[in-house]
Parts: sequence; structure tokens; C-alpha cells
Amino acid sequence: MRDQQPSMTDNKTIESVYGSACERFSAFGIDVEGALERLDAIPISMHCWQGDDVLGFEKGAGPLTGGIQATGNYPGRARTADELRADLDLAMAQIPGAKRLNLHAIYLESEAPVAREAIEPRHFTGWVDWAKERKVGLDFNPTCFSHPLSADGMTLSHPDAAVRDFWIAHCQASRKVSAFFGETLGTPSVMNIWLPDGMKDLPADRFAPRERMADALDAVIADKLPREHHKDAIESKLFGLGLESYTVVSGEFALGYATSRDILLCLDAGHFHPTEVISDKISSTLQFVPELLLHVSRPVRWDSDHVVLLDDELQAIAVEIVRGGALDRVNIGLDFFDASINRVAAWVIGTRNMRKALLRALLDPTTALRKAEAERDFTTRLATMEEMKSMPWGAVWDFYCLSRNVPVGLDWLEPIRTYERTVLSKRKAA
Ligand SMILES: C[C@H](O)[C@H](O)[C@@H](O)C(=O)CO
Ligand SMILES: [Mn+2]
Repeated sequence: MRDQQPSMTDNKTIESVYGSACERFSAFGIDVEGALERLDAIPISMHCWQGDDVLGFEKGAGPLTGGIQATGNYPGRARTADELRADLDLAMAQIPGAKRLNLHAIYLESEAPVAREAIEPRHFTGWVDWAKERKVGLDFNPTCFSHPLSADGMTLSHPDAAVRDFWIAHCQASRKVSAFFGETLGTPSVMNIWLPDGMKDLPADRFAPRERMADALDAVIADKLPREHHKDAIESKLFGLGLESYTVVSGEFALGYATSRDILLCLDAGHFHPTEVISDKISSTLQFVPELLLHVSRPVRWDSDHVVLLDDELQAIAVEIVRGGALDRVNIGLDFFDASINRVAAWVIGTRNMRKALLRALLDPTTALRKAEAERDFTTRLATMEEMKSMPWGAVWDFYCLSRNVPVGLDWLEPIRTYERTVLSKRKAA
């Protein structure tokens, strides 16, 4: 069946269809060439943890904990940093436009075990060299889960000061790694702090853990670091598996903390009530925080971290950023981990979808829509928005891929299938 897949790379056809598409868009006053140049420059931060089911490379690492779960047992999980980098290289070659890589602290490289609070930039030089060569920026995260000292569901808010101090020290060490990334690569590293802290059942005291959390976070960020190297972000959550009744860093806590400390707020698409969408939170929260970090994900019934689709919410996220002129204040990161399909393909599907949504947003007739809105002509506004859905943006996407030297259409799948046959299928589960 796969061999019958028609190749999309008939360059002449792609170019000629693109020419007609440009004419259609120019009737709406849209400069397609200009849109493609803007699109190239928007970085998407790919999350390293899709490649290995969020396990990392610590010596003697235990299972994934913290109320998150990667389900599925598709063969080929990366077991070493070299394998993960090779997988990322293949994935990135299928994706047009600027890319970054988002690392967690557990993706360090060291022959000897390294305690979380003892991580240093030298444990990440393999990643920095890789990033330098590929001209991609790096982002970072302390890993406050999958550890004996997070086993009872509390880290920075733990009632035991010694446990809190351990996690404070880990987050402080992580900031140094992050600043090193930013300084060495010449592009700021966004360091996202996600804490799993919560309770399975009803707490008797909701205040104390939040007070301890705020104090601990203050200790973490006390040392001022230059923003051209490092930016702090805090991520909220609604609930975790086994932590269903109480989450210390809730939406309100994170928003209040980020606003009052002038740091970035991380909005994860899977971390709100099922009918809430982060697209509507972009314009609200940007009134009060300097920048946002997005964890673009796809919740299915719960925070299930499914691969991102080109669905209405993804499109709404992209449109909000572009229409709001907020590209320089929104850091776009991805957060999904699907172990039930080829993991490299998962990256490619999700990241290409994010960029497709950005392309469609850049081809939006914003001026005309705003004019209709200002004139209270909501009929024209709605009619135009609907018309844009069937405009030939797919022809522009194909040309974009062709002109940026990445596979057109489904042509990206074959190299990944070959890699699966020759490399991934030979990896034995560690
Ligand atoms: C591994 C990530 O840090 C994690 O997914 C976090 O961002 C999150 O979303 C937890 O639900
Ligand atoms: Mn997240």
C-alpha cells in the first residue's frame, strides 16, 4: 500500500498551483511571499521527551512519575542521547522553518550518576555542540518528578524543609544550565518550571502548600540572571493522575505568581478544564506577563498529551498570536508524548501541524476582518473567516516545503519508515 503512495514532488505542478494560490490570496490583500519569510523565522521548540517516553538518561533512572503517563509500546524508543539526537535529526529534516530543542534536566550525559542538585553545564555539552552545529536554540526544564524525593507527590511545596531545599537546589542548578545554553548559543533559553505537587484526595489545608510553594519559587529565582540568556516560566496544571483533588500550582496560582514576579507564564493546552481553551488566554494573560510559553498539546478527555492535530484549537492559537502581533512575546513549545506510534513520526506530524497553523494564520486577512468588525458588519466578518478555510493554503504549504528543501506532502513518511526498518526496529527495550 505504502509503495503506491503518489509522490507529491512534481515540482512544476507545485510551482504553478502556488502561482494561482498567490493570486487568490492577493485578492484579499495578502502577500504570500512575505508570509513565508515571516513563517521561516518563527521558532518552534520541539520537546526532547517525545523520543523516549519522558524517561531521560540518568544512571539508574526509575519509572516516569508525577501524574503523567506515556502510553503505548511502539518499538524504537531512544535509549541514549546519541540515539535521541539521531532521531531528532531525522525528524527536524522533515520540518521546515526555525526550530529549537527543549531539554529536561534528566537528559544529561554522564558516565557516573549525578544527583539532581549537582547538575552542571558540563553535563549538557553534548547537546550544546549538537545545537551549535545545527544552529538551533535550546530551552530547559528542571525535572521535579521521577525521583524518590517526589514520590509522595510534593516537591517545592513539601512540608519537610529538607525535601524543599533539595528541589530548590535542583531548580537553581537548572537555571545555571539554562543560562549557559543562552549565553553559549546566543539565544535566550526559556526555562519552564513544572511542579507535579498535588494530592489524590481532599486536602485539609490548601493554603500551606501554596505558601510554601511561593516561598520556594522565590528562593529559586532569587538570583537575577540576564534575560538575554535565560527566562523563567511557570506552568500551571489542573490535575495529575493520582493527584486528582488538588494541584498546588493551579491556573490562578501560576498566573498570580508570574504576574507578580514578572516572569513568563506557561499555558499548556491540556492543563485546563475540558471546555477551556488556551487560545482565549493568550490576549488575557499577555496584558499582565512579559511573555508566554506555550505547551501546545492535545488533550483527549484528559491531559493525555496526544500528538497535535491541525484542529480548530491549534488554528485558533496560531491566529491569536499572529493577529495579536504577539510573535515576539509568545514562545511556542510542544508537549506531547505518544508511545503508541513511531515516535519520530509523532514529532514530524505535530511540529508540521504547528507550522501549518502558523502559515494559515499568516495568510489571514486581518485588516479586512478588523475593518468589518469596526463597522459592526459581523456578517462580512463571519463570511470572510469561513471563506478563508477553503482558500488554497495547501498549495502554499507544498511550495513552502519544496522551496525549503523538506519533503512535500506525505513524502516525509518514507525516510521515517526506512529508519524504522534499519534503526528503530533493532533497538531492544532497555
Ligand atoms: C515533561 C513536561 O515537563 C511535562 O509534560 C509538563 O510540561 C506537563 O505538561 C505535565 O503535565
Ligand atoms: Mn506541559
